[in-house]
Amino acid sequence: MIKIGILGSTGRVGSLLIDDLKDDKEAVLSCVHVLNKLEKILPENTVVTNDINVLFDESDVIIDFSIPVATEELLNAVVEGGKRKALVIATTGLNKHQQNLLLEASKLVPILYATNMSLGVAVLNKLVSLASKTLRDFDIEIVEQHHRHKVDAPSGTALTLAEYASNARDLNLDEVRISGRDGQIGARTKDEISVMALRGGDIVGRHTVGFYNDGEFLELNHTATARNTFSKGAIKVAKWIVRKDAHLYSINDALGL
Ligand SMILES: NC(=O)C1=CN([C@@H]2O[C@H](COP(=O)(O)OP(=O)(O)OC[C@H]3O[C@@H](n4cnc5c(N)ncnc54)[C@H](OP(=O)(O)O)[C@@H]3O)[C@@H](O)[C@H]2O)C=CC1
Ligand SMILES: O=C(O)C1=N[C@H](C(=O)O)C[C@H](O)C1
Repeated sequence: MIKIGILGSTGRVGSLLIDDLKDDKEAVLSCVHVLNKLEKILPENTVVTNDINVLFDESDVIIDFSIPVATEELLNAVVEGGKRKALVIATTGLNKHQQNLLLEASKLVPILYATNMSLGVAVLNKLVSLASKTLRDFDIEIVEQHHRHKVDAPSGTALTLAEYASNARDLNLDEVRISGRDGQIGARTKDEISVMALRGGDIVGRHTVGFYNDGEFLELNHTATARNTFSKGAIKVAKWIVRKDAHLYSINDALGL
């Protein structure tokens, strides 16, 4: 049985990972990292810890749905602490330093980083790449919608979609991304790619990438209707990455896309 540890086990997605692993035939929940208090009843023998080192020692692979500072601690345990276990990282909102740390750690252990663990979004990324290239004169506008509790904006998924779009057009996303419009801002420029965030209610996650031209437009939309789409996706890729060599893998690698 593959021993899975969770960072962020008390969170919205982390607690679903605990539920999903209960009936799994190939993997078992071995350890949960708990910062404050865990309300859930755990399977017998699950180790509960607030020490990241114990999380490593008790797991074959760690799934992370937490916050960027916690992800940073996880990655530092690899880079500075000598820990060597496979990682599935789903936490979004990583800063440049944390992204570089991710790259550094992936030279030492296998890491799968995905801003969205759903199959649908993995396919959407590819469709966006195709449409951005083919519809070269169309204006690209990305809108993401999430629940009122989400703390980072825009979503990691929306930023990844924008990267697929800008890469397909040989543009530097940092130079062309627009994150808001207000006032006398002038007409839209040709290459800009806007990424706008909407927050409210209990929306699990909705991403729309629009391609707008004179006379026609195309909108590609993905809607997650259940949060366990992400927990189930993460468990699937955890099983895939556990025996891989050190490298930074994408979800496309795991899904064979
Ligand atoms: N890639 C994907 O498919 C998806 C990614 N996400 C991302 O996953 C992350 C978590 O989302 P969600 O579950 O909704 O968030 P929650 O806020 O519900 O959960 C965050 C978890 O992180 C824990 N945590 C907070 N601070 C620390 C710390 N310093 N050290 C260790 N653990 C800590 C929290 O513990 P406590 O409860 O004690 O505060 C909690 O368990 C977000 O970045 C989100 O964007 C979400 C859905 C899908
Ligand atoms: O915080 C969330 O809820 C989600 N976060 C991820 C993101 O930032 O893209 C993925 C998903 O849309 C849900």
